[in-house]
Amino acid sequence: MIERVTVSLSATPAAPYDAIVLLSYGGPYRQQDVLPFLRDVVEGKGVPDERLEVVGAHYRLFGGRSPINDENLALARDLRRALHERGSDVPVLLANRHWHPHTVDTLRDVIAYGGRRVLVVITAAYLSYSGSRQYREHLAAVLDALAAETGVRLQVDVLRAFYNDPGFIDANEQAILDAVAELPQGRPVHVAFVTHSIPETMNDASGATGPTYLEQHRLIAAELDRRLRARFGERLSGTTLSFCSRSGSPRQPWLEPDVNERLDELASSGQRAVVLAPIGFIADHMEVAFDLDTEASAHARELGLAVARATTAGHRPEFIDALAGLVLERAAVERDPAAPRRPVVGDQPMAPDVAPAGSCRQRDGVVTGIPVTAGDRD
Ligand SMILES: CC1=C(CCC(=O)O)c2cc3nc(cc4[nH]c(cc5[nH]c(cc1n2)c(C)c5CCC(=O)O)c(CCC(=O)O)c4C)C(CCC(=O)O)=C3C
Ligand SMILES: [Fe+2]
Repeated sequence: MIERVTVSLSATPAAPYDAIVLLSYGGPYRQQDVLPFLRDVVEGKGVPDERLEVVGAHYRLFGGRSPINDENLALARDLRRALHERGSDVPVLLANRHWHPHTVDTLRDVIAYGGRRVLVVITAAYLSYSGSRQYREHLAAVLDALAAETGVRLQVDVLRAFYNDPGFIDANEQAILDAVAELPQGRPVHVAFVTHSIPETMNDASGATGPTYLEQHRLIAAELDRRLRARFGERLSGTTLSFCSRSGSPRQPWLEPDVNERLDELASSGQRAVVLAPIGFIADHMEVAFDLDTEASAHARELGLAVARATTAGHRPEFIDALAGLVLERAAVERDPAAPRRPVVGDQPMAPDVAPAGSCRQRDGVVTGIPVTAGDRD
């Protein structure tokens, strides 16, 4: 008698993927790591160590330890749990562009354990060269190196950007509501949305095939503004978008204003209470720990502003659920292109699963000439 085996699709909802890899930036664990980490970040650009120590000072202030690694490990654990609740036992691993665990080591382990097909989740919600193509260039180089080393070429897909996913926006909304509750009652509150600044040329190039990095943020800011107004009415004195972590030459224009300039402006126009809402970051990176919690918060207090910082989306269950949903959506779409899609918020399209040709090139659309991950069209 032939035994009939019924394979329940729900038992393997992450199929065809053997592993999910969170791909992040990386950051130092201790003082001895700071300089080698920064050398890796600026590799080939001829930046002297003295210059690196200026940025390094931010890390040194925290004992040489960036919060990014602990945050990403927690995110991996939470995502793994959320996938497990949905019937998947697919492993969730961590890989970094610039520090341990390096992508090459994580993916070598995937190969050693027999994995052949991987979904990479870049830990950035918005699309630009820095948050998308640069990670994909990095992946392509690692896959080439591993193919040469092991004879195995992993098949890697990259999860679409999710800034306009309802769960990401809900998580930021809830985080802001909690932060408002920390401020003195009775004062009108201004909500300052904050994201990472990038050069204007990079912003322009990010719009080659869809909304620019700035337009993506404006959509989220407008949506959150609408929700907060409905919730707080008069107590919300307003919302604005500002930027942090500008670097590079002062002659090169970057997205402005800096969050500290914004605080000056708010204080001089009579504001008394502000929420710093890091909508640009999915976890507490050094930018959040230093630029917001250290520098901007101190500046706000100097100006006489009461200040509360909203948590990043990665700390909220609404976002973890969404991330698990996004992973399983992509898996389902790989099995059946007609599989249902999650909704998006607002009038910008869902970011494509496969990056279109010419997307997110670094400067004014100029071809960088660096190949990207297999599966992308260029
Ligand atoms: C848009 C964006 C994200 C968000 C998307 C994403 O998450 O990837 C991001 C993340 C991060 N950036 C980080 C660190 C650094 N970024 C640098 C330099 C730069 N970032 C840029 C942009 C972005 N960066 C840009 C346009 C530059 C100029 C040079 C260049 O064009 O490449 C430098 C060099 C020194 C300096 O110039 O300050 C460092 C050390 C860390 C780790 C933090 C930690 O350890 O917790 C994280 C998460
Ligand atoms: Fe950066």
